[in-house]
Formats: sequence, C-alpha cells, structure tokens
Amino acid sequence: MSQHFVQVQQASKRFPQRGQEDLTVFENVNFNLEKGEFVCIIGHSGCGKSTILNALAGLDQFTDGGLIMEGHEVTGPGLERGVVFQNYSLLPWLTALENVKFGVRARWKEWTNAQVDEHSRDYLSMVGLDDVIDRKPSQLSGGMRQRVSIARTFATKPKLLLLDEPFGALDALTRGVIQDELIKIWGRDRQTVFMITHDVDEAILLADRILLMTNGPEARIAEAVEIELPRPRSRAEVVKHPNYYKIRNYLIDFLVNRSSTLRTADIDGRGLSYPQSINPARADADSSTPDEGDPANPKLVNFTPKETHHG
Ligand SMILES: Nc1ncnc2c1ncn2[C@@H]1O[C@H](COP(=O)(O)OP(=O)(O)OP(=O)(O)O)[C@@H](O)[C@H]1O
Repeated sequence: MSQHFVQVQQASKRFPQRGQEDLTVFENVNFNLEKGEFVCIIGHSGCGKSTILNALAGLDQFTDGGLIMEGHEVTGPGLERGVVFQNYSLLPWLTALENVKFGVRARWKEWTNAQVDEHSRDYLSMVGLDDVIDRKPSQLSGGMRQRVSIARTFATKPKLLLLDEPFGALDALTRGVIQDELIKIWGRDRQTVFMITHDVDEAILLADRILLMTNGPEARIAEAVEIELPRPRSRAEVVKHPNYYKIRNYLIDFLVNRSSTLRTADIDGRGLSYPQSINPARADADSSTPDEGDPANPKLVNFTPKETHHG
C-alpha cells in the first residue's frame, strides 16, 4: 500500500478531436505528495496543470492512471479536498461572513451557530478582512474576494488544498499581501497544498517542492525541484538568501530553454518515470550564476504562458 499521502501513477489525459487523432495532453505523469507538503507546479500554458488539479479535486478524471489519497482511490469530489480557483467562486447573494459560514456549516454539521460564527470570523480575520465581513462580493475588491475564497476553503480544513492560480488576476501588491497571508494560514494548519502558478518567485516563496512540466502535447513532469530555504519565509528574507538566485535561475532556465526540448525521448525508457529530484542549491556552477539586477529588489518574474500547439 502507498506510503505517500497522495500518489499519482502513470496518469495520462487524452481528448478526442473531431476527424483527427486524440490529443494527448500529458502522459506517464507520476508524482507523490507528502502530508503537510506545499507543492507548486509550473509549466507552459496548455501542458495540463489544471487538468491534473481537477483530477486531484475529483472534478475530472485521468484517461489512464491511478490517483490514490491516503490509500483510497479518488473517484469524485470530497470534503477532504478543497479548491480555490482564480475566479473566486463566491455566492453573490451572501456576505463575506455568510460565504465562509456556509462552508463551515456544511463541514461540521454538529456545530452550534456560535461555533460556526466564531470559527468563520477567525479565518476572515487571518486574511485581514475583519472590517468588511458584512459586505457582499459585489462590494469587495478582487483581492478581497480572493481572500474570502481562501478563508472559506482553509476554514473547512480540507486535508488537501488545491489552488489553481489563485492570485493570477491580482495586481502585484495585492498578490504580495495575500501570499503573506497564505504563508501565515498554512503555517498554522500545515495542510497539504498543491498549487498552480506561473510566477516563479511566488513558487519559490511558498513551495517545499516545485514540479516542472515539459510542454504539451505529451507533456510530462520532468523534474521536482527542492526549495531549500528556511521557514517561516518572507519575501524580504527569501530574496537575500544565498540559494535564492540558484533556484530562480534554474527554474527560469527550465522554462525558457528546456521545457520544450526535454521531450519524450529524453525521459522515455525509464518505465515508471518519477520526476528527477533536483536541488539547485547544491548544484554546481551553471545554474547558480546570479542574473543581473538588485538582489534586494528583484525583477518580478511572472512567467508569461506560451501557447503550445496541438495540431
Ligand atoms: N474538454 C476539453 N476538450 C478538449 N481539449 C481540452 C479540454 N479541456 C482541456 N483541453 C485541452 O487540454 C490542454 C490542457 O489544458 P489545461 O487547462 O489543463 O492546461 P494548463 O496547463 O492548466 O494551461 P493554463 O496554464 O493555460 O491554465 C489544453 O490544450 C486544452 O486546450
């Protein structure tokens, strides 16, 4: 039986295409998540990240392959898994507090109203929303709405949190503030998190490991990069750490140069190919040359997705 909290084995996803061969988005995808781990996944647009996340959520299924969580096959959605999407799916007719309470009440049906209320306020407070809990989503900014979504999902304490580019629609400043809140809230509960992001710096700040996907079609998870930086992390401290540029340059090199060339041929033949584990902080020279710029104030790298072709 699996020793891992989540185990994905030989997963593939194919979509039928009218009059053409099926589109194989990814194949032979293998990875594990350990309990309490924060894992980010990065790859070019269209390689299948959301499809993998949706399968973990039980909202979609792999065409082939296994998905096991705590020894049980995942076959549909469940309360032990919570999802935050980019477009904060709040109930528009409920206030921020009511939105959070809605999830909490569904999770702990035996709780009194006072318990539900206190718990929900606690999580809204953690994301800095004490003053606006009685506002409806339409009266909140995009950043505030996303904070409500995060509070709502974390408040139900799912064992596995699935975050699909949760900050993708936010400006850089708001994003920074909410990243800090996410670190705080995760630091308290230490749930297992699987998060999609296009932002290399965000991934370094948050993750214990970053899974790197090659380009689709027929994408793979080629490497798992260990982020050896002390916790608790803050952006100010992380960018000053001697390992920071080694990790960052390694990731950017993968995305810019290797994600398109490291294809099936390179990783085939290994049978059940788990991603190669990489620790750029311990690697030599090549990937460790700092890029130009002020280390205390690095350029914000928001990795711009590249369309891939499926023709
Ligand atoms: N229902 C569907 N039918 C056909 N093709 C689909 C369907 N859903 C997704 N795809 C295709 O599968 C591929 C993977 O989509 P997915 O959204 O998982 O990629 P992604 O890596 O999350 O991309 P992005 O970073 O742009 O969000 C894309 O090429 C998409 O067009």
